[in-house]
Amino acid sequence: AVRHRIRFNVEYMYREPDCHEHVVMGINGQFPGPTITAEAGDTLEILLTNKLSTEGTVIHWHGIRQYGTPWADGTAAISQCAIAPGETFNYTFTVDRPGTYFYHGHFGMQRAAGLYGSLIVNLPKGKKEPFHYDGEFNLLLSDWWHKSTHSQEVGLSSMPFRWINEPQSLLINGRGQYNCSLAASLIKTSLPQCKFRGNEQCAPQILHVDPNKTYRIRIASTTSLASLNLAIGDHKLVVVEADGNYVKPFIVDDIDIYSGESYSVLLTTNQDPKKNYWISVGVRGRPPNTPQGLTILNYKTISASVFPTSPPPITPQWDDYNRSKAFTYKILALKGTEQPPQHYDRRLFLLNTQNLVDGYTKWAINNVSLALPTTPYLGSIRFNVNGAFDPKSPPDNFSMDYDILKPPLNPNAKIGSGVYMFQFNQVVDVILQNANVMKGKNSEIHPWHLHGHDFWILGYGDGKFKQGDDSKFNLKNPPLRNTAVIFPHGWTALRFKADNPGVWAFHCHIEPHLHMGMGVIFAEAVQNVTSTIPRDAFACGILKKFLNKEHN
Ligand SMILES: O=C1O[C@H]([C@@H](O)CO)C(O)=C1O
Repeated sequence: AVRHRIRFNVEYMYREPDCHEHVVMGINGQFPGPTITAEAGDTLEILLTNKLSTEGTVIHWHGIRQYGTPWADGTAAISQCAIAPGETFNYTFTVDRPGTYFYHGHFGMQRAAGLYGSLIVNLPKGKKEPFHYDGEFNLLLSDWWHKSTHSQEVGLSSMPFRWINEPQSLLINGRGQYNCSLAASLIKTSLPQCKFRGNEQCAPQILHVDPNKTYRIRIASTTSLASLNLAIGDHKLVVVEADGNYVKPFIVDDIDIYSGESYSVLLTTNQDPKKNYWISVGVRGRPPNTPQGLTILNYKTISASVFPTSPPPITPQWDDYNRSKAFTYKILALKGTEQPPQHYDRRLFLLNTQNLVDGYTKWAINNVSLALPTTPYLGSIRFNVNGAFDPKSPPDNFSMDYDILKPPLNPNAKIGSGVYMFQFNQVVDVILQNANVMKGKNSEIHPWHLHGHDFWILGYGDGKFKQGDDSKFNLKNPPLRNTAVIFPHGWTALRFKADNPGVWAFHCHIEPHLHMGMGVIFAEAVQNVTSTIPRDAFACGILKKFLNKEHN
């Protein structure tokens, strides 16, 4: 095992991610941030310096469970204080499991501003994956707005509410095209044909392949809003990994990927080697108003500048949810994956609703919209100081006569900062229940992400979860993941073991939704957090005085 010492300078910089100049958040002059590559068992020591002049920052290592290092999870007001301008924070943690991961900002809307990058954990040398491949590529997907995230954030917090609307572009490894299309001559568009020399910041990153080989393509989505579908023209994909866990391989024409998810797919280059092929990314789950993100799969037998002769794959209809479900339900654990406990100790029913709080538009869970406190939970719970957050636990369930198919009869919710507390090794079930939004007959997709854990996805269903639905749970080969989607007007059932002392966020990975309160806080056996907590992580809010006093 190796210790990697990495310096990260977080800064704003001018870039043209989609050929249109904008301020983006980058790291060490790069956007997306540098790709971190390590081997399972390695330790990462990331010295993060905040080079922003007027904002705090933190970075979350998405999919890394942080066993024994809950203060390194990188969630502002939860696992640490935001790092002040000019200051440096040391994130030290081990990457214990191979897989496709990423990192991103977790303060305000900094992820949507471009603060993200890839984190690839390989198997230790000498160990073999349960599938074969000759080479690999990495695609980090995101969505991009021309309105600044500050402006977006103020709109979301204003009365009247201003929604962020759909993104201007989709980015593949931080590159998209807003003013032109790579496929202009092949599709219905008013955009001109893109003409690149190749060194432009918005020129697509082309995947160069040899014929008759198998490639592993790692795909992760750090979108702020968009649910995506990715396809590679004329090629099949074999799904083998999801969120750092092996899955039972299955063949598809395209994959759906929600914000917070990652996959590995195998691609065999068995098509005509005298052609190049489109790699396309499109929006699903919301009425799309964003052109497809595109790049090219280049067979090295011909020039990379030869465009494919047929149009890019058509993204499946945005509201064909049966198709989305069919894909999602195919994801099952590979044999040998740890199986879930057969029984649970505590079961939470979490109703997801769009709400009003004093006239402001919010999202609430069991009628509580999450507002983060000024003192990070991990610090206030570990050091036992009162008054940092609502001492009352939020509700474990919701009224069973709530009609999830209709807009709420009373849309008013409360703001809250309460915590669900779990004992060490308790088996926790969460039934996420989706519901209708405030206006019209509609319900939206929400990808829920859990920090500090993977969970087993035991089942999905349409409508309201009923007693007896748990008799159909898959306890044999449910997929282990860190992100699970709830479909419109449906439910999703998860199980995890509270075996990781710390405080963990569990939230909708859609950035504006989290900002509007769509999350809950889980605290697990925090008294068992024994090893030395870096004090500088908690010197804010009411702990500032407390930690100083103890020091003197
Ligand atoms: O949170 C949201 O608000 C808008 C809409 O419901 C109100 O403008 C939308 O599409 C969301 O996802």
